[in-house]
Amino acid sequence: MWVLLALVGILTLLIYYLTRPPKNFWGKYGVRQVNDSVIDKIKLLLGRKTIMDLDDIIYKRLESSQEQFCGVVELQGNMVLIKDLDLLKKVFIKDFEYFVDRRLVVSSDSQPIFHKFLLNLRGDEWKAVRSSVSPTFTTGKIRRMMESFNKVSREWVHHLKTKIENSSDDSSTVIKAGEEARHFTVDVISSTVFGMEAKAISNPDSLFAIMTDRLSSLSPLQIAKFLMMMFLPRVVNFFRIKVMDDKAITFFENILMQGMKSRMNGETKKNDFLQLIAEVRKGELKAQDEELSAIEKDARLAEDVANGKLQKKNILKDDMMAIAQLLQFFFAGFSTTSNFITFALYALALNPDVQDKLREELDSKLFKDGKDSEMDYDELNGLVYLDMFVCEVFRVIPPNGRLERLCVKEYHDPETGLRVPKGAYVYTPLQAIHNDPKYYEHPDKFYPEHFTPEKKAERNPYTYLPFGIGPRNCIGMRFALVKSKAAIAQIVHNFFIEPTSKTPRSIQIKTIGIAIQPPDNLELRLRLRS
Ligand code: HEM
Repeated sequence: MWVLLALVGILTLLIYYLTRPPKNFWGKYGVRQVNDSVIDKIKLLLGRKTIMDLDDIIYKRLESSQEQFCGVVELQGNMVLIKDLDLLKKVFIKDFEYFVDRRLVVSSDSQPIFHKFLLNLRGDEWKAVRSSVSPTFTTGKIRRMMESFNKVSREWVHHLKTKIENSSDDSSTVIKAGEEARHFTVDVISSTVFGMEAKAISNPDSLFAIMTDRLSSLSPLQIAKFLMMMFLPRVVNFFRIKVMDDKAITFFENILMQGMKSRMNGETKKNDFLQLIAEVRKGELKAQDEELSAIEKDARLAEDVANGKLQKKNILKDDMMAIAQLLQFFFAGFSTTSNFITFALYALALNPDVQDKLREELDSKLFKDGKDSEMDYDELNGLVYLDMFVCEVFRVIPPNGRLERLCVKEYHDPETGLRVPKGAYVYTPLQAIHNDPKYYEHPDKFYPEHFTPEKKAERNPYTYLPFGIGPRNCIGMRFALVKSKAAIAQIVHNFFIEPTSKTPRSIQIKTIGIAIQPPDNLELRLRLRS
């Protein structure tokens, strides 16, 4: 009943959105408003264009008129699209205090744990949690998780080799790339967050894997709930609709609660995030100034921490706040990483020359002298071509197509004339920047040479933003990069990755709002290296 109600509501809103006269909200702030054409809006509704495609169109219009920004009015709110990189840096970093918050990512009053996710927290509460959680993501802490990355990647290779042995063609097998990458990611997250072995690789029907699927499912019903959450949050709260699967949430909450108890009383000690968060709660792991990144310092977060303003109250002492941070690693880190690994395998299958170069580097540097099961953290991170490849996958297919901030107090930049009222959003169109020929010489080509160390050093750093920008950037970046690189290195070292007759020959994507996903049931062939 409520699904029907929601669909009718969404349809009504969409029809309104399509037919309403484009009001000039931004005129009174002296900001030029640019409206999407009705044809483009219809194409968006029919799925023929994505939100990011419409951003590209506006971006190109600004490029030809040499403007740095423009106003946009969307169903979700009044927004400013920022095209100019200096202004982007100013708004997202230097003047961050005006733009501390973002739109709620997953929210429903009947599942209050979501309101405590770092992703969703606002203002001082966000600052306090971010500065408490930051030390758990330092290089030193991630390095200690290398043992888990090695173990799970070895199990993944073993599983894929067994699949080949059992296939009719004894040198290769066809895999569903997305499914395999998901199982790898479930096993890494279960061991590095929960300190448990989910065994999704060897047993996709394990309870942990099933519960993960329930949480990350994108069934039509789930998509309808997400749309309602974005466009009709009041309806969601009025009908007390549970946006995410309640059974799965309770399952993971219980595991985390029990795990936290045994870490707090010292019964168990492991190299995982449960342990690190327990240490923060006990006051054994504090945010040291040198452990905060340069951008956090830019935003004066470090000053607040040093002044003791944020640390006086140990915000993670609250059980629900601590558990929420661990639980959100699923939401923020699960699909992003498994989608990235899927796209990386897809790109390798379509670009055999890139694959050969990468294999050569891995054989000669990481797996030299027959050492092929233990990867060393520093050696893995020191591989130049692997890094170039990873950056190019993120350039071509960033998992999020936009970065957004909510204006929390009226903003005026006298230099550019930009005025933003409280409550409006600013955003930057990632896809358009990542494909701008001013910054990348072959934007339409899969070309890891865009990221040679020399080119990286020369290029403005704000032209590459898959993990966001400024103090509110992705806290899990290092963790995501190391585990993804470990997976890719093992696969390329052990197998040739090939397209099958069903694999689309140019990279296809599926979008849900601004999230970019691989196509369903993407098939690839893995051939054993002799
Ligand atoms: C391929 C992997 C990943 C990508 C591309 C990615 C990308 C992003 C992006 C674009 C943002 C928003 C940044 C901004 O607004 O400036 C973000 C935020 C965030 N990510 Fe990730 N992410 C990835 C993996 C992870 C992992 C593995 C974790 C945790 C273990 C994680 C935790 C978070 C959190 C907590 C935030 C919110 C930070 C805040 O609001 O302070 N992410 N991520």
